[in-house]
Amino acid sequence: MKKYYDVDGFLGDDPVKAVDGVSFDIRRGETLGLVGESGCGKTTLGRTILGLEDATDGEVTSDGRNVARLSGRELREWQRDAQMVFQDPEASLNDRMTVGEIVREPLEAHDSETASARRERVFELLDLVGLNEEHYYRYPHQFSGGQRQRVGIARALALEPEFIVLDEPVSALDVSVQARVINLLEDLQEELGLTYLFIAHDLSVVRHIADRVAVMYLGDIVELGGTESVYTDPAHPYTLSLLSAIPGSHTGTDRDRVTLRGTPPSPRDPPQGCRFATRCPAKVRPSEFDDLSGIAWERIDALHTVLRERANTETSLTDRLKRQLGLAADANDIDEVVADLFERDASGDSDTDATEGAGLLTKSARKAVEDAVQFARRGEDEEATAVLREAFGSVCNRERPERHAVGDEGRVSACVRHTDEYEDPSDVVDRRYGRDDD
Ligand SMILES: Nc1ncnc2c1ncn2[C@@H]1O[C@H](COP(=O)(O)OP(=O)(O)OP(=O)(O)O)[C@@H](O)[C@H]1O
Repeated sequence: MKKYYDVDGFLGDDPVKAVDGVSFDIRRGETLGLVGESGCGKTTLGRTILGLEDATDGEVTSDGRNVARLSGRELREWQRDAQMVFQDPEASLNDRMTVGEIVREPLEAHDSETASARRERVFELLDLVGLNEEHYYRYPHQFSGGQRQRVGIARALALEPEFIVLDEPVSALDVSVQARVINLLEDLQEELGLTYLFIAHDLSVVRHIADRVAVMYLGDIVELGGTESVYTDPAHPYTLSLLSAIPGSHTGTDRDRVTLRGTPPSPRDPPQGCRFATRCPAKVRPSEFDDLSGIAWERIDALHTVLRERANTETSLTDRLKRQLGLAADANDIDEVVADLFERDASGDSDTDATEGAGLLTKSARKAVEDAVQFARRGEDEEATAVLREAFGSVCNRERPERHAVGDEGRVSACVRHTDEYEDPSDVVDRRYGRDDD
């Protein structure tokens, strides 16, 4: 399934590829966690599943029916069956309505019950989520964040749904309140037989509640599998990086934190090949540069990141004008960067030979770096980036990786390193960041 925004962009820009070709299923009665950095497309995916957005391509099916093609009674049924709970209970509840009216509203839209039966139903729902009858006449602003989220949950439950997209349902709450709302969601799931898609950027919350977890990066699902197996033995380099940032997690304790360089690329212009290639700690290196040391690659990667970030930001009109006038003042510092990376000893360790940097690059690597730097000096960062990609790119920059079966229980991960031809991603990351085996 794909969901692009601004397809017929007013300015002729590329569309925003918020969700770009995902395929997975959600099993009845399970909680599927959906994790990934802000902006990777989680909310869009949730909304498109529910039919709140039209898919650009592909389809969402429920019990074998394409939900985009439903009409009449079947459509109404789907709209009852599938609900959403939003992240920010403050913004998602209408402050001019009483709690009673908020929870009753979906009933009025869908039910032919009498007014008093609806009132009874609202009392039941309030009770179900741990509120009581006297809350019926209050307004959302009179509640705490946790209580407001309970109201949001009661409203979502009003039509007795089977499936609920929970979009960061506890992210806006205090940690102590989070646990109580999570417990409530778990109890409700058991009592009512609900199926959840639980969206979160907080990986620890998901570990607690999800049966399976899908890891999303830039519009794509890169790894999907049973929660415990993904958390204890992540397969995809992006999952490895995300998990290494959780203090106290299994991976966090025996690996140094994997630093992801730079910011995620724009979904308007995602990298070719593997989406994660530009930041991947386990990217395949082209064999013609086998003789380059690990430290040389680190520094080439660092230069690449600097140029890419500059290419993404330095496009303001003033910058473009300056460049046309030959005043690319901002571009001068590239020589500083190159000197730091390749000419001086950038480690800051006074015991190391200060000339070490100069010998880092082989002749052909040096030539590519120099070509790139020439472009960068003129402020042509995109071209400079292209030179580095051309010279040091690999299969990761050319091919979008297929999903490979990893581990057990149907786990999949989309990384070229899961083929026999290459070393496993976690071995590469371990070597690069060091695992403390003692
Ligand atoms: N209506 C829209 N029009 C254009 N672009 C949009 C629209 N909605 C979302 N986007 C873009 O699509 C991409 C994915 O956004 P989305 O909100 O789905 O990500 P997310 O992972 O849920 O992020 P967050 O955790 O911050 O909510 C982002 O680049 C966002 O700017």
